[in-house]
Amino acid sequence: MSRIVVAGAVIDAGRLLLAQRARPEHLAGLWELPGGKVEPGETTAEALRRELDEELGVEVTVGEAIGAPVEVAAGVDLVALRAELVTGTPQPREHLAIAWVDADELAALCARGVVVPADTAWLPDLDALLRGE
Ligand SMILES: Nc1nc2c([nH]c(=O)n2[C@H]2C[C@H](O)[C@@H](COP(=O)(O)OP(=O)(O)OP(=O)(O)O)O2)c(=O)[nH]1
Repeated sequence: MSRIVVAGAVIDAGRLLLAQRARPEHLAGLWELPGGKVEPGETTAEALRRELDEELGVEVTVGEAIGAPVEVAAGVDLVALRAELVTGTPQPREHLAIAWVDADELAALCARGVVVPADTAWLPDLDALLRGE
């Protein structure tokens, strides 16, 4: 059975929330959409709400999927969902840092190779959202 990892595209005022991974070693220092593994019995939306609370201390509402799922490892699919902040200011509890980036800054980070490789597949979708199309 395949496992799902869910990641959140939190967008506020034309900027996307990115988080810088602290682990594992091959991903440490790279920027990602924050999220984590969906636990048995959870929906992807429930898992994303739990992960963003645990990792960043924020409450979100979860929206539609962005782009297509990406296989990050054998039998592990990564899914991105839109999310909106309801309460709280994101704090990096498990990440090295967080950043709010606009469309140009996101493209520049992808071009520099400092975004988690799987997430770069969503660049066109995220770019369109950030530019309000
Ligand atoms: N959260 C997240 N994980 C990603 C992204 N891109 C990507 O390849 N991954 C990979 C890294 C990890 O192998 C896996 C998710 O790991 P995680 O560390 O975020 O999940 P978790 O919080 O449930 O982790 P854990 O405490 O169970 O170790 O998916 C992304 O944008 N967000």
